[in-house]
Amino acid sequence: MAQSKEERILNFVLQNAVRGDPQSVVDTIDKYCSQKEWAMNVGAEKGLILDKILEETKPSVLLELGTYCGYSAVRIARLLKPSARLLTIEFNPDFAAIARQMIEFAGVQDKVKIVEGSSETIIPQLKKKHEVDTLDFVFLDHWKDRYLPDTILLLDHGLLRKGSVILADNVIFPGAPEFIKYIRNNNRFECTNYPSYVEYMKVKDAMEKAVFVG
Ligand SMILES: O=C(NC/C=C/[C@H]1OC[C@H](O)[C@@H]1O)c1cc([N+](=O)[O-])cc(O)c1O
Ligand SMILES: [Mg+2]
Repeated sequence: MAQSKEERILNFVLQNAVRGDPQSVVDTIDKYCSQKEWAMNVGAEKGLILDKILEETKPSVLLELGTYCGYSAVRIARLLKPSARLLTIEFNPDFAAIARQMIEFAGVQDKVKIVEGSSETIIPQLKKKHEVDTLDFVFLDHWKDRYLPDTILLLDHGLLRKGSVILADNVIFPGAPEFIKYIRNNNRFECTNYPSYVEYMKVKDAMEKAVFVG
């Protein structure tokens, strides 16, 4: 069977990155995807914005929607304190399998749990099935038309507390207009826009940070 692009990315990492070194895994994926095959990782430029917001927030309980190959899960986990935990939800079983291997190679498997399935199904289970009380940090990077319904699910299930940070990728390209309209007009969130570029491209993009005021 022909290899998928995601398998090629994983194999390039297994052959070129340093096992147990998350920074080398992140750098190796960026090298492959900027020089050989484009892929929808958050990338190095938007990754630096993600890093900065994580360092400011110092979260203990994190949720990511849209694991893909595990690039941002590794990038996030490399900055977390030892007791912090990242739950990452991935709908596509093939991507989840790739991400699991990527996360284990990077050596961050103790901090990251991949939950396979749809965010719509899993978010309502977080408290009872995944021992979550509230979330300190949420990274939205999955289907763009799911950003808004899933944010509402987080609210409805009491998963946000005063100060919870939601960071959304791609609010310019591909764009998440309904999410942006809602979150900027909801006085329970304080929003900040971070202009940047689509990963590995010269196309404008941005990330949006929304802090829940409780
Ligand atoms: O569709 C995008 N992301 C959707 C991701 C979907 C993921 O979540 C569910 C699906 O199984 C996949 O793993 C996207 C697209 C572009 N793009 O330039 O087209 C750039 C990005 O950063 C993106 O996150
Ligand atoms: Mg993205």
